[in-house]
Amino acid sequence: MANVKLAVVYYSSTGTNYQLAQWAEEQGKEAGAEVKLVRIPELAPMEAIEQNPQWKEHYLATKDSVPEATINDLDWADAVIFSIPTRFGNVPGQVKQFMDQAGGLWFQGKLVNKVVSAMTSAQNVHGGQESTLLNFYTTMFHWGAIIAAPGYTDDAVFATGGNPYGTSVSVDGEGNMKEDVEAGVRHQVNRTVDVAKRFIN
Ligand SMILES: Cc1cc2nc3c(=O)[nH]c(=O)nc-3n(C[C@H](O)[C@H](O)[C@H](O)COP(=O)(O)O)c2cc1C
Repeated sequence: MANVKLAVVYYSSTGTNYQLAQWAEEQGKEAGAEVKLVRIPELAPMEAIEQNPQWKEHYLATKDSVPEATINDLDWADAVIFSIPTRFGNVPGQVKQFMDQAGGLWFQGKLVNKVVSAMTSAQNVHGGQESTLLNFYTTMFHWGAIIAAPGYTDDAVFATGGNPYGTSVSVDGEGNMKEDVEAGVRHQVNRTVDVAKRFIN
C-alpha cells in the first residue's frame, strides 16, 4: 500500500498557523504519510511587516528555513492540510494569490479528488473562524476536492470549541493561543490521511 503524500500548506504572519502546521506535519508522519511542510510566500512589503514586531520576528525566523509553497506541491500531494489566519472573515490575500496560481492544474483536472482539510485562527472567538474556512472551502468545491472536515467525529473537536469545519483557535494580543487545540489538529490530520488512503489504493 503506497503512503499518502500529505502537503501541509500554511500562511502565518505571527506564528499561530505555523504552530498548527507544525503539529499537522508531526501528526502526518505519525499517521504514516510522506509529509511536506511548506509556507505560502509573504507578499506584504517590508515596511508593513516592520510595523508589527511579532510579524517581523516570525517572518525573519521562517523566510529561509521553511520552503516556500509552489503549485507543484499541490500537484504532488494526495492530501493537503491548509492552515491560514482569518482576515476579516476571509482568507488572507497571500493565500488567495497562491490559490489563484492553481488554474492550470485545475484546468487539467489535476486537483480532482485531492483530499483537503483546513484550519484557521482569529483574534476573537467569534472573529471569523467559521466563515474563513467556509470561504476557503468554496475553492475546494471548484477543484472537485474531497473535503475531510472534522465534523464531530472525535471528542477532540469539542475541546477546541466545536468548529466542525476545521480546527480553529483564537489568539490574544501577544499571539498566545487561548484554547488548547493540539489534539484537535492531530485528529483532523489523522482523519484527512485516513480518507486519503481510500482514494489512493
Ligand atoms: C488585516 C487583518 C484582519 C484581521 N481580521 C480579523 C477579524 O476580522 N477578526 C479577528 O478576530 N481577527 C482578525 N485578525 C487577527 C488575525 O486573524 C490573527 O492575527 C491571526 O489569526 C494570527 O495568526 P498568525 O499568527 O498565524 O498570523 C486580523 C488581522 C489582520 C492583520
